[in-house]
Amino acid sequence: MTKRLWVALDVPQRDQAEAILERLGSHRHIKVGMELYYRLGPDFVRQLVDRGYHIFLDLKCHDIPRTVGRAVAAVQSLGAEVLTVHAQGGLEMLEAARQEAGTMSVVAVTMLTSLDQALLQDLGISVPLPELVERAADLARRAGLAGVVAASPEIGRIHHRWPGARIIVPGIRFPGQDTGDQRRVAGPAEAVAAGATDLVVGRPIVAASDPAEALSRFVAAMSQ
Ligand SMILES: O=c1ccn([C@@H]2O[C@H](COP(=O)(O)O)[C@@H](O)[C@H]2O)c(=O)[nH]1
Repeated sequence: MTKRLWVALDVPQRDQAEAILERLGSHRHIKVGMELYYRLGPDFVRQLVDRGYHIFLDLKCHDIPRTVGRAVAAVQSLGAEVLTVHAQGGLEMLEAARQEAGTMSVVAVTMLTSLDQALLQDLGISVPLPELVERAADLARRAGLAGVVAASPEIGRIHHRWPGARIIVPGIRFPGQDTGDQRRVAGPAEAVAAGATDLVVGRPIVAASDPAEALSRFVAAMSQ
C-alpha cells in the first residue's frame, strides 16, 4: 500500500501558503488545518483541489451530533479527501459525521499527539492513554469511519483490533529535531514500520530553510 505524507500547511497567510506550495514542487498531498481554514475559508480548499492538490481537511470537528453532521454536510462538497473529527464526541457524533461525509474519508482523532498521561491527569483522567486510544479507535470502527489519527506508539494496538484501519500519524520528527508542543513523537521510518498508512509533517518541513530538501528526507525515510 502507498504510504502518504501530508504536509501540514500551518501558516497564517495565503502568500506564505503559496510560497510553501511552490517550494514543494510536485508534492500534492497537503493538510489544511484550522489556522488556514479559519482565515481563508472553503474557497481556498476548493481552489487547491481544482489545482490538483489532494486535501486532508483537518478541522477536528467536535460538538453535539446534529451540529457536527451539519458542519460536515457544509464541507463535503469542497473536494477534500480526508476530514478529521474528534472521537471524544462519541459514537452518535461519529456516525453523524460519516453519514454526511459524501466521498470524504472521515477519520477520528483518538488522543491528540500533544497530550501525554500527565496532561490527562490534569483533567482527572487516570485511565492509561493507550487504553483510551484503543477505545476511541473502537468507536471509530463501530461508526464506520475510515480510520483514526493516533501517535506512533499506539499503532500496533489499533492495527491488532482493526486491521483495515487507515492510521494517520502526526508528531513525526527525526531524532534531535525540535518537538515543539508534541508529546508523543516518532521518526518517519519507525511510524511506517509500525503500520502507519499516512504521516503528517508540519514544522520540520514548512519551517525548514529548504522545505523541498526536508520533504525529500522524510519521504526517503518512509521507504527505508
Ligand atoms: O493528534 C494530532 C492531530 C493533528 N495534528 C496536526 O498535525 C500537524 C503536526 O504538525 P507538526 O508541526 O509536524 O508538529 C499539525 O497541523 C497538527 O494540527 C497533530 O499534531 N496531532
